[in-house]
Amino acid sequence: MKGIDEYNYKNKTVLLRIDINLPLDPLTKKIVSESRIKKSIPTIKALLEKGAKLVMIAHQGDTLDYDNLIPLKEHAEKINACLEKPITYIDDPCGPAAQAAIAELRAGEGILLGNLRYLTEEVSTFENAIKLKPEEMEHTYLVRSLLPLCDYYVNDAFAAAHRNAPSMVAFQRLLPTAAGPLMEKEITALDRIMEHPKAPCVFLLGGAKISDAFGMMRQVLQTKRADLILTSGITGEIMLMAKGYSLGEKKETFIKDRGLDVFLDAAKEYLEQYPEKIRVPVDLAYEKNGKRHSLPVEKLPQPEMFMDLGDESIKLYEKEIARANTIFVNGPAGVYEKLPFEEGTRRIWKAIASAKGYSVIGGGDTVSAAQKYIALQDVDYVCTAGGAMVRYLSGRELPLIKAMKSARAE
Ligand SMILES: Nc1ncnc2c1ncn2[C@@H]1O[C@H](COP(=O)(O)OP(=O)(O)O)[C@@H](O)[C@H]1O
Ligand SMILES: O=C(OP(=O)(O)O)[C@H](O)COP(=O)(O)O
Repeated sequence: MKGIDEYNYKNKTVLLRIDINLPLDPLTKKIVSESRIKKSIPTIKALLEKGAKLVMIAHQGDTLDYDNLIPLKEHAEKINACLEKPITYIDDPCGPAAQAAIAELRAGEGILLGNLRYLTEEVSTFENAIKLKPEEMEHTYLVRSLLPLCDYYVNDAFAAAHRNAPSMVAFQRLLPTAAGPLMEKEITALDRIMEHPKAPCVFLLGGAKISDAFGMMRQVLQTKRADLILTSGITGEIMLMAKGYSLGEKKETFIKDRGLDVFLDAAKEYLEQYPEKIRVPVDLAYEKNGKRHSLPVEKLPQPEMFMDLGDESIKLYEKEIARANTIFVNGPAGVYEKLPFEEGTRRIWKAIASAKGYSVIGGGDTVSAAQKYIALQDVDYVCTAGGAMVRYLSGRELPLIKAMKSARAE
């Protein structure tokens, strides 16, 4: 993959794909965290300083994430708050208004085009149903509209690397292409975990999107990358069920209603094959009369709804984190949004922040929890990606990485 310093962009039109898909307040639809914008700013500044005519494309929300499907106007305002010379927002992803604005750009000027997800060919439902190969995407509206106007393509959207959309994978065959510096950083940080993690290498897998955790667990156990997996959240609860504990009717119904019990077989398999490498909670927390209580797992089942690690489990995990030389975290340890249940996530995140080991965290809620409890600079790398990061660490080939590997040079 070429980096952005390998081309001369002076007076050339550069198409830059960034990922500034952000969490929104459900009522006001205002941006609640702009961390992906902040991470994209160095790339934007670098290309403008190199004299590019910069055309930025990005998405927000989706047909499958309709509550977050909004225009990129506020995103452009947030970008401008970080730049000396403002870029212009064009509320059109690639139609006549976008094309006219591109044609008028001068060296060192930038525009952000409209939300890509207003184009049928960019939404997940289309992507899942139609399944175009990158070479078949030459005929999409986006590529036909933007290709004749652009000289270079830069992709800095690692967080969307698992999306096989034209904006992500089609231009690499058609324009001289570079990987943006953020993408390079994300891959370097994840490779440090994938390739030669310094032992002991500890994975903390919690949260609720446990299909991600289970895919990654198989990979890191099989390839001997993980010396220890500390399970929490629903992942930890499924592990307990796989060991034969009953969590009580309330929690088991919650798990079954969400179809998460399908991971029980995988959990049993991992526990049988790698018993010494997987830690499960020794106690769980519940609330009674507004107070937090911990219940040792030997006392299960109980009717309470468990929503966090218990105090003994937290202490045991804190010790392992302090000993680790490499730490990867995905998924909060409990329902950290509710006060009595933030304890596990808060204390474990604090342990990560003060650990000596190289630490990488990623995932929407994982990073939000980190912002709540610790200073992000105390973590060695905060990945902007969620699904893409987990798939990368699960050893799956990402459409973006495949496209970048066979990208056109000058
Ligand atoms: N024991 C638990 N029971 C139910 N939900 C949980 C539990 N532990 C964590 N969660 C929930 O998991 C969610 C975050 O998980 P996930 O989406 O997998 O993380 P990320 O976005 O970092 O990938 C949070 O909303 C949290 O409340
Ligand atoms: O937010 C993203 O991924 P994530 O939810 O895995 O962090 C990316 O912007 C991809 O967005 P998408 O899941 O709407 O394609």
